[in-house]
Amino acid sequence: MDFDTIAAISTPLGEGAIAIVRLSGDDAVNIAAQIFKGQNLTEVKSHTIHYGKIIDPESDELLEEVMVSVMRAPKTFTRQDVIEINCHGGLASVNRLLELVLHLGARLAEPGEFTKRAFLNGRIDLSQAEAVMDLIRAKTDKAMKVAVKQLDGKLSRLISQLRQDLIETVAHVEVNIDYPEYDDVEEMTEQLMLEKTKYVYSEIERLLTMARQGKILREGISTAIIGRPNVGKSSLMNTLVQENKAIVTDIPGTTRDIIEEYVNVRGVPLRLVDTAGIRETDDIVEKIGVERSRQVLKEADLILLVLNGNEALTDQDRQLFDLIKNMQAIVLINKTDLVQLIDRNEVNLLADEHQVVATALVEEAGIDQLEQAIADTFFAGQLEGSDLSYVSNVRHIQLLRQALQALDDAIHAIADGMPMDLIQIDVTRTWQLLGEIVGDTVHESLIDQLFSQFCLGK
Ligand SMILES: Nc1nc2c(c(=O)[nH]1)N(C=O)[C@@H](CNc1ccc(C(=O)N[C@@H](CCC(=O)O)C(=O)O)cc1)CN2
Ligand SMILES: Nc1nc2c(ncn2[C@@H]2O[C@H](COP(=O)(O)OP(=O)(O)OP(=O)(O)O)[C@@H](O)[C@H]2O)c(=O)[nH]1
Ligand SMILES: [Mg+2]
Repeated sequence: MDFDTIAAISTPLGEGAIAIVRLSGDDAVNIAAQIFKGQNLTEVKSHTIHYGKIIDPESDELLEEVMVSVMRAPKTFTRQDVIEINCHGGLASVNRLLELVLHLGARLAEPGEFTKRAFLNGRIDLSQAEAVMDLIRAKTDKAMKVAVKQLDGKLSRLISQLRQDLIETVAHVEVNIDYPEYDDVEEMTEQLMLEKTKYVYSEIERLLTMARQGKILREGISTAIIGRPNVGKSSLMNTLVQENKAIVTDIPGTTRDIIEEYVNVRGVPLRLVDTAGIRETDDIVEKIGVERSRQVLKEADLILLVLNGNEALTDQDRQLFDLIKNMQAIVLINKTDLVQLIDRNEVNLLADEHQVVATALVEEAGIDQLEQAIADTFFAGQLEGSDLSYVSNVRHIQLLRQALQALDDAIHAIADGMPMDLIQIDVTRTWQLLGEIVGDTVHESLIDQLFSQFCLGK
């Protein structure tokens, strides 16, 4: 494959004390050498870093004081020659430096292009490249761990093994078809086919079961805070997040838009969503907010239903209990610092199997119990010790589902006594679908699309 030399700023723009301009390609070292005053970079040992100055070769102007890393192919991030210029972080000087290397023949890298080269040059497969992106975006500890394992190739190895199993079976069948004169050959091949397809089927099923947990690790447990206006939903959000992210006032209907925050409650990653108080309303803006709240409610993994202990239960409250009937939910009786007018017995009755926790959010009272309830409600600790080779990527999950379907077709076809070459088609299709996960049998446009979602400089 032919590659030009690409360059990009690989650190956040205008922040931080040091910024890195990264180059990759055959010309990387040459370009750097032309602007670097210090050792001759074309002659230094690979994987060394050098102190020096950056000089504009046309004007001889001194631009920067830098450290330059020289990494020669193939043992680099992209498997090509890589240069990293570490300079003082200022936006103006980093931009000037980038302009300079572009002027000398480098091309501005597209988003994700460094990682794409690592993929195209075979250093990592597609699922590992996607893990790089997951790692950049990881918002929770556990999400990070999943990504690191995937980057390390755990999923890749598993998928490769399954594909190997399938292809060997197909090869075996082909040999047998070529030598049909042996006795019992047909029956034996069928038997083998059935065993192998069933085995791969169960492995894929296992991966998919773990995928749900993977999604939770990656995105946090989607947790919706719901309740009538003014009961303290935004106060709850702020208390759990420990920051004043949501606006809290004594005016009912304050929250009109959805506010999202990530928190970690006793090891359980939550994606908290504060919603507009649910009530019948004529205010248009509020109406939109209420509609969205209902939507959030539908998609949530966990509901925190907030009630106001200072008021008697209303029909609205009772309707909300209806909404959460078949969901994971915790009921909060808030404002316990005030006179209690709520009928606790009725709450307990309505709550049914859901836990009920009393809080006074203004005093941060009851938070411990709430956190405990969250930990109890959800597999607290369950995720901790479990295997982290999860599939958490939507694209992978879709492919695994399709693979499962193709295998299901194969298994049925065998049971129906269909001819082997027909069954092979399903098995080969499964092999292909699994190949798309690691990027072996994947269309170029998909590769482009995946990498374009990366950030610049990665
Ligand atoms: N300065 C800097 N820091 C960085 C990166 C980078 O590109 N530059 N990375 C970029 O994302 C990450 C590190 N990832 C990397 C992955 C592989 C190789 C690499 O050179 N692999 C070679 C050689 C391995 C070896 O020496 O054993 C290889 O796999 O062949 C480098 C960085 C995070 N930190
Ligand atoms: N006394 C008392 N007041 C509270 C408590 N929790 C919240 N409040 C007050 O109740 C009012 C409403 O709180 P919010 O958190 O804005 O309520 P909300 O449910 O988000 O309201 P909307 O966004 O309007 O639906 C504010 O004045 C809070 O300070 C509590 O435990 N005790
Ligand atoms: Mg609010």
